[in-house]
Amino acid sequence: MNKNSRIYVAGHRGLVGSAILNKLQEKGYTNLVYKTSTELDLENSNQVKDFFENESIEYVVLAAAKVGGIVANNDYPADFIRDNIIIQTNVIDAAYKNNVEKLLFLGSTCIYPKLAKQPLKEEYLLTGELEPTNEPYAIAKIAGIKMCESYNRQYGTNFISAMPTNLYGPNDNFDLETSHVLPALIRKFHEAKVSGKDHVELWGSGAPKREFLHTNDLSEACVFLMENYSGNEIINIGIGEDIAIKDLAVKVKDIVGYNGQIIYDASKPDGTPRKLVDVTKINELGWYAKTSLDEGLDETYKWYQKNVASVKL
Ligand SMILES: NC(=O)C1=CN([C@@H]2O[C@H](COP(=O)(O)OP(=O)(O)OC[C@H]3O[C@@H](n4cnc5c(N)ncnc54)[C@H](OP(=O)(O)O)[C@@H]3O)[C@@H](O)[C@H]2O)C=CC1
Ligand SMILES: C[C@H]1O[C@H](OP(=O)(O)OP(=O)(O)OC[C@H]2O[C@@H](n3cnc4c(=O)[nH]c(N)nc43)[C@H](O)[C@@H]2O)[C@@H](O)[C@@H](O)C1=O
Repeated sequence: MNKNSRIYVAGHRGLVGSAILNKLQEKGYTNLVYKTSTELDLENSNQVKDFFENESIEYVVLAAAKVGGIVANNDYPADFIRDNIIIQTNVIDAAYKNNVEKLLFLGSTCIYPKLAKQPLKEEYLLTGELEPTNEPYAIAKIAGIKMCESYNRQYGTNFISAMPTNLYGPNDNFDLETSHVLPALIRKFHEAKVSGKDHVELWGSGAPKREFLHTNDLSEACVFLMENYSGNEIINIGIGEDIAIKDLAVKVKDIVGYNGQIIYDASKPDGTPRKLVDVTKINELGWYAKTSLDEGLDETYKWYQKNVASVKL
């Protein structure tokens, strides 16, 4: 990839795509292409075909997807499996047919078995049952991985797949119904502080553990892989440490400066008990995460206050 390569970042307004677009710009890549879903609906195969035929795209980062937290995944399984399979099939196939040099497909650590040994090594893919709350989404992601691998084998393409852990940062989704846990905690504690509410209700038991990577690090890892890695093996991206949701909740509560109680709604699902990724492979390639959870949380809360919260503290 050189600084004038024509690179299409799909999903550039999202959490991941916006960070990757910024990182590419920061690193001096100048020939970047991006479209909103209104300008180019990736579920529409004719639009995708025309776009690739007319735009001479050389590199693709596929960060457009149907994404959501545990309850959204559980409540809308058909949308999660359908939208993701359609988007990734349209983009991967058009990339092959239009001789794209390289494509990065983004999976997720939910592709690993629910009760896999920790930390999760890349080789654990397809060795056990998936977590039921996100099985349809995970199956779509596994199909994406296998499409990249199969196109490489049959057509000689250079399509790679990365598996990021749970992510957070600017441009996250802060909608309390559909978001992931970290933006939900920021918003819940912030709003409770502003309104003087005496308690905040969180989901599940608080016992599950999750690993959180800031998108500054994730975007660096993605550009690093586009520049330095080719191969059929999937690559985990993570920080290598995890935290129980109940401990994360205390951290966010402290950063926000909220003094009320935390209660847990046990009618909401816990999901996978733990999904810490093994980052040996990407570390051996030469990439390491830099942002600690404390630093990342602090920065993300500041971003939220400035850009999302209707009432500033
Ligand atoms: N968030 C996380 O914790 C994790 C995310 N990932 C992966 O990273 C990728 C991006 O996720 P994230 O950034 O969080 O998701 P977001 O929901 O923040 O962004 C998704 C983007 O996809 C675009 N998009 C959705 N549908 C279409 C469509 N039909 N046509 C064109 N564009 C579309 C949207 O574009 P627009 O804004 O223009 O509508 C949106 O900007 C996904 O593949 C996800 O699996 C992996 C691990 C963890
Ligand atoms: C990235 C990843 O993200 C999803 O999997 P998840 O990690 O289970 O998702 P989550 O971030 O929504 O929850 C993590 C934990 O946190 C608890 N929790 C507490 N209180 C709130 C709360 O208020 N909101 C949310 N969302 N969760 C809460 C919640 O009960 C769970 O135990 C899938 O989309 C999956 O497909 C995927 O790839």
